[in-house]
Amino acid sequence: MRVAVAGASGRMGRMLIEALRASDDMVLAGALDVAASPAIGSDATAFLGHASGVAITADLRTGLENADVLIDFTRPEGTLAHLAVCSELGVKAVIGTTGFTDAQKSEIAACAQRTAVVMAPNMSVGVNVTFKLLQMAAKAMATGYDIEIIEAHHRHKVDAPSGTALKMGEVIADALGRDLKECAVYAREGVTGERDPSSIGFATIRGGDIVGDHTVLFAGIGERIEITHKSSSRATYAQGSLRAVRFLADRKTGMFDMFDVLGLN
Ligand SMILES: NC(=O)C1=CN([C@@H]2O[C@H](COP(=O)(O)OP(=O)(O)OC[C@H]3O[C@@H](n4cnc5c(N)ncnc54)[C@H](OP(=O)(O)O)[C@@H]3O)[C@@H](O)[C@H]2O)C=CC1
Ligand SMILES: O=C(O)C1=N[C@H](C(=O)O)C[C@H](O)C1
Repeated sequence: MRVAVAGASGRMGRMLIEALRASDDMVLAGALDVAASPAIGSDATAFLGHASGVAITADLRTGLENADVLIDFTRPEGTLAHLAVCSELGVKAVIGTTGFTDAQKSEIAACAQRTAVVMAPNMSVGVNVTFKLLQMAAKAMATGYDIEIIEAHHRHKVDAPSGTALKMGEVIADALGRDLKECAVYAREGVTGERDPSSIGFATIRGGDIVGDHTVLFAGIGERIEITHKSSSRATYAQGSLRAVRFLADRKTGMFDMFDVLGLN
């Protein structure tokens, strides 16, 4: 399959380009970045020490003209602009970007009526299996356990809590029949009063080069369970994204996630 990468000079963009080069069923067919990026005009695989013949461009149509699928790990406003052109050209999309508002998610769902989209806040197999473990744990510990989600990421991350932490909160809230919007507590400071037992708390750590750690704490009286996932390399997100591209091969329209890709539904 012919794949374009948006955010080509970003942390995930480079990881994806490297993974595409190593794959035997996909080729890099386009590379996009913001107009102000110093990478514009350079060869997309120059950082790997060889030339692919694919130049990084800010022109969406040029970047997408030879592609079957776009993989996009950028920023919400960039993803929406890219997806609008994808849906017009019939290019499918794998979206890893996080930090979307509800209105932006609705825009993406509307585009998915015209082209096929896989979107997930975390493409790793391990995190998606962790979501399933959390569903089970939440149901088994529905009362008597306080639920707190703790995530840690590198100093460059711009959104908080992480998309993965929010999804963990949604998975748990759904399993408990709660609405995350009503029970999430994102910050505590000063005299907060006692903990509301129905709340789901979030704590965010940012520092150094942490790739991505997530822990869900179920704290009861006399015991506590911690379910933790730690990423030690972004390669796992890139490999998951390539699995999503393969999943899209015979889909024309529709909105999918990594549960669909991995058969976890
Ligand atoms: N779903 C998953 O499995 C994962 C998701 N992510 C998410 O992917 C996203 C990117 O992460 P990461 O690679 O670390 O970030 P980086 O900042 O390293 O890369 C982002 C890339 O997108 C470009 N960019 C920035 N703003 C725009 C825009 N408005 N339009 C188009 N392109 C833009 C950046 O260009 P420039 O640098 O020139 O600004 C850069 O090339 C984040 O939302 C992150 O949370 C990350 C890892 C895994
Ligand atoms: O920005 C990152 O780095 C990551 N973002 C995703 C998120 O917000 O959950 C996935 C992963 O944790 C790395």
